Amino acid sequence: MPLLTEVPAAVRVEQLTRTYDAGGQLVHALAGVDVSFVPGTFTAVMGPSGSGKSTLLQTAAGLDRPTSGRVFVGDTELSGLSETALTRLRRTKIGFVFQMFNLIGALSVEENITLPLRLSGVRPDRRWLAEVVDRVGVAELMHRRPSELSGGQQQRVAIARALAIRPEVVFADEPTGALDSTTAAGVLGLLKSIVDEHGQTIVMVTHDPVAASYADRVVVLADGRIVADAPQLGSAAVA
Ligand SMILES: Nc1ncnc2c1ncn2[C@@H]1O[C@H](COP(=O)(O)OP(=O)(O)OP(=O)(O)O)[C@@H](O)[C@H]1O
Repeated sequence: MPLLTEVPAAVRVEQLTRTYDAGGQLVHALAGVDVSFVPGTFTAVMGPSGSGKSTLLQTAAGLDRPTSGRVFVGDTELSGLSETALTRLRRTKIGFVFQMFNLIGALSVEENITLPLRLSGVRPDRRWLAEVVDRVGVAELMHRRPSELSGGQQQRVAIARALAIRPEVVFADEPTGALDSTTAAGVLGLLKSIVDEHGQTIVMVTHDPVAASYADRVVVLADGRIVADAPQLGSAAVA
């Protein structure tokens, strides 16, 4: 048996389809996608607008149910889960980073970072939190509100929030889309180092070839199918 099949995937999707009914017209956003993401890897998902990138992320993350096919996070298959169990799995195993940061303005940085732990009723691992906060470079900002931070600082807080639960996987949807190129390079370097140093698994949707160059694998979608899937040797250096 080939060695690769023996490495349990952090996330795996099989024959995934997602069809939307857009005013009576069926849109096949995903038309049969098979892909797995091995632990400790950084994958960029690219492709033209409308090719299904966000739909893949949403279904793989259990935010949206596929029309058919299967999604595994670790060894848990999502289709068998109730909404409550799915929510619990998302809160304990999946980190999210969004283009617009999605921090809660009324909460401090510290409260934003620990919110997923409080929502899932998990006692914070203070040592891990301190390590994350330090690694992400927001230790000096813990008592500020998001509105008092730059875009790059806000995205670092969002990354710390995603990592706080020690997720199986972090899904990032255009995480540098709202940042200037210098700030984006810092955030991408941070994501890459988290993969390299902590063995985190990251799947990042991006339009930007420069952002994709930080990943160690690029999966390309077109019309809801994978049309290319290649490793990148010597991906961009840590910023
Ligand atoms: N809720 C929805 N209802 C109907 N059609 C949808 C819905 N969400 C997505 N689609 C359609 O599914 C297809 C794939 O959309 P998706 O957002 O996954 O693409 P994308 O590659 O992420 O695009 P972009 O790069 O523009 O964000 C598109 O044709 C889109 O119009």
